[in-house]
Order: sequence, then C-alpha cells, then structure tokens
Amino acid sequence: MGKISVKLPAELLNSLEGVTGFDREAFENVHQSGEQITSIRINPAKWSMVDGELANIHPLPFTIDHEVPWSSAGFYLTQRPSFTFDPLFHAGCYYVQEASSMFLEQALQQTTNLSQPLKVLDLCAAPGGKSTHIQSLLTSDSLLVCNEVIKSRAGILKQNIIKWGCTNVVVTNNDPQHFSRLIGFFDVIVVDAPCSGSGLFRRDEEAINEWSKENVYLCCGRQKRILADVLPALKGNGILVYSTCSYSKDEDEDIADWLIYEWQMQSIPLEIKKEWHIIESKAPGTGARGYRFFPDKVKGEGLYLSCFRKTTGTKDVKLKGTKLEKATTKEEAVVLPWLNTKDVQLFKANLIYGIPSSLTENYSIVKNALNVQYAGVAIGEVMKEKLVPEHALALSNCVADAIPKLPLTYEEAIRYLQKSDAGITPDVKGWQIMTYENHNLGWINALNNRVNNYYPKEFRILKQM
Ligand SMILES: C[S@@+](CC[C@H](N)C(=O)[O-])C[C@H]1O[C@@H](n2cnc3c(N)ncnc32)[C@H](O)[C@@H]1O
Repeated sequence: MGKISVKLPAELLNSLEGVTGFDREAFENVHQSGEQITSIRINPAKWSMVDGELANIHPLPFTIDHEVPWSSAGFYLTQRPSFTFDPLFHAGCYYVQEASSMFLEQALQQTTNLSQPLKVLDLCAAPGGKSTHIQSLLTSDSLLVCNEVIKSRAGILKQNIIKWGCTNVVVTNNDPQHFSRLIGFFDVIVVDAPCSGSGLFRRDEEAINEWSKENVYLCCGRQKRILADVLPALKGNGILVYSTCSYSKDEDEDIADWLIYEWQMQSIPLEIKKEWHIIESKAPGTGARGYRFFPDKVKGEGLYLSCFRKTTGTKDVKLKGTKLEKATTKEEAVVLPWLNTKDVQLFKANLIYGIPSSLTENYSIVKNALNVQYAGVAIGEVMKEKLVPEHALALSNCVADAIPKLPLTYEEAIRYLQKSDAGITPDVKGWQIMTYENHNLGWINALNNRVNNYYPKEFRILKQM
C-alpha cells in the first residue's frame, strides 16, 4: 500500500470546514494513504458462528482481522481475496460490504422492536447490501420490500436476494412516487439515498472527478423529492432511516431539518460507543441527530445516517390486494416433497413461487400496487407432473433435506460455477444439488449418458483462474 496522489475538490474541502468532526489534514492524508479496507457481512441463515468464530469451513477462504464493532455479523479481512473464486461467495454465505454501512444494524435495533413481525421497505436498494442486512435482522414472518428504480439494477438486486436464500423478500422496480399507493403500510422505511458520493472517494477515483457543488444541490433536491414521495407510505409512529454516502451538510443535516420542519418528523438519537469514533452531529435548525463516519476516524468509508419517527398519523386506508393465482392441487403435490415446510403459499407467475403463508395477504397488497420483479422463492416449473427446479430453490432455506447432494472439491466447484464440465460422475441419477463445504451451489440433472449443469448463465463465473 503506497501513497497515491489524489486531488480532492477544494470546493468540497472548503464546504466541510465547520462540519462537526472534520479534520482537513487527517481527511486529506487518509485519502492520500492508498489504504483500502475490505469487510464482509456473513449470512447468519447459512453460516453459523460458534463462540464468536466462523464455523465449519476448512480452510477459511480469507483471514479475518477483527469484527466490525457496530455489527454482529461484520468482519474486517486482512486483505482482499478473490471473491469471484470463492464458492462460498456464490453460495450466499456472505456479502462483501463496506463496514460503515453496517451501522444500519444499530439504527434498526435501537429504534425498532425487531422481534415482532414488521413490514419494511428498503426504497433505494440495489445492489442489495442494506437489504440483505435488514433481512438478516428481521423475523421470518416479517415482509421486506426491496425497491430499485433502475431496471437493470433491480436485476442485480434480485440476484443478490436469491443468493441470500430467504423467502420473505419482495423485489420491486418502481419510482418512489408509486409508493403513494401504499398509504400507511410500512412500519419502517430505509432511504439510502442516491447522493453526490464524496464518501466513496477513497475507493473510487471516478467519484472525485464527477463531484461538483452543482451535483450536491441536484442530489439534495432529488433526496427531498424521494422522501416526500415515500413518506405517506410510512405508518403513524413508523421509523424512517435516512442515509447517504456524502459528507455534504446540504444532503445530510439540511435534509434532517427539512424532514422535521416540513414533515413534523421527530429525530431519534442513537447510542454510540466512544471507541467507535463515529461523530454525532446536530442539524443547524432543529438539532436533529445524525451520525457521520469520517474515514480518518473509523475503519470504513464516508457515511451519514439519521433516524426519525413519524409523528403525524395517516388516514386509515383499507388497502386492497390482488388475487394471486394459486398453484393447483396437482402442482402442489408435485412441489411439496421438494420443500422442507408446508407453511408456504404456492402461487403461479410464469413459474411456481412460494411465500410464507403468513405473508400472503400483505404480499397481495404489495403486488396490487407495485411492479414486482421477484417474490419469496422461485421454486420451478411443473412439466409432465415433474418439477424442473429453479436455481433459487437450491440456494433457499426452504429446500427439502431429502434432495440428493453431491459434495464437490474446490476445483470441481469452480468448474461447476463456470458452467463448464465439472468432471463429476454422480452415483445417483436425476436432479441433485452440488455443494461445497456443505453449502448449496446449484443444480445438476444426471441423465444416463451425461450430466446437465443447471447453473444459471447470468450467475456464472466468467473469468478464468
Ligand atoms: C446509495 S445507492 C443504494 C445502495 C444500496 N442501498 C445498498 O446498500 O446496496 C442509491 C440507489 O438509489 C437509486 N436511485 C437513483 N435515483 C433514484 C431516484 N430518483 N429514486 C429512487 N432511487 C434512485 C440508485 O439506482 C441506487 O441503486
């Protein structure tokens, strides 16, 4: 790690003078240092912790330096490994996520009773870092709606949700305006807003070239529009978590003031430990609390996060659901042996999907209002009274234990994930799941004369080792 020459925009540095906790020299130095930090957040549904240690993988594909102090599942790594060539990454055992972002866990834990069923919206969700984190913190009978306005990014979000392997998430592709159709529906809304991106300067030099004061103003206007569009969908007393990866007061504290003046939101302070070195800020007008991460103070990138309670009630609107096309009894009989639970509602939308029975009503309301891209778990297609299973089922937490599994060596797993000939000769015929270190990777179908690799094209490793 050598010193590099980075020219930070003088206009940004000047505008940060006076921002609580800003130390110009230290801030400039940390950007020049060339230091890069790598952190991951493990998927507790797939990878267990025993006595604070990651269990059952030998050898671990990386070396853990220490834990991210504000997250129960976050770890710093000593160096950045090749995640592409780690089968566990493809199995959804962890998500590569910048450490400051994991502070969302504190925001949710300290403002919300996470042990009860909740309806949560992650409005600006792609590629899914915060969504996968929120999912891990919720009960299985909570519903998480992850939305992304840009269609291609919604596709990436869907892939990451499939890898995470849960059944209680819906991915939508909507403009924030469309959420006015869901008046008072959500208990919690997370807005990780598009911003001018100064918090990412250390990782992405392009962000430096793209930064301008004009863009900060543009982002600030957009942030207000997004919030104004979505706030009606939050129920009275509901929680809003607002975050950006910008240091600019216009996109952070000024938005907090605006939320209080214009929307009568109430700021909720969070408890932070001194040794975390997170800076608590007060918005100039209302004193609303916000939490700012400076890379010269914390081991992570730039972030601002602030929590609010909605003090105004919402009209009591009875939201209508749409009728879901249910799977037939015959289809159910074919599908159920592939699942480890009967507590799912099976419905059809090209394929057969499953969603926890307790979420059906709320899901039908979401489906009526929004452009759903993915819901629950895609199970497969029933053809000639047999199931052709979907990749998502293999990676999900609802696939039956009785399905045959074939453990692969590291080299076989990489060839399988490249969708090339893995060179395996299974003992049994038919559909079976390829595993690596006991984690599911995907399907093959072993026929009499050949083995068909069903790893999806869009997920495959394109690089050669
Ligand atoms: C900071 S990123 C979200 C990162 C994500 N929350 C995560 O943790 O992986 C902001 C997202 O907002 C989306 N976005 C851009 N313009 C938007 C708009 N006008 N309304 C809503 N979302 C928008 C972007 O496409 C982007 O995916």
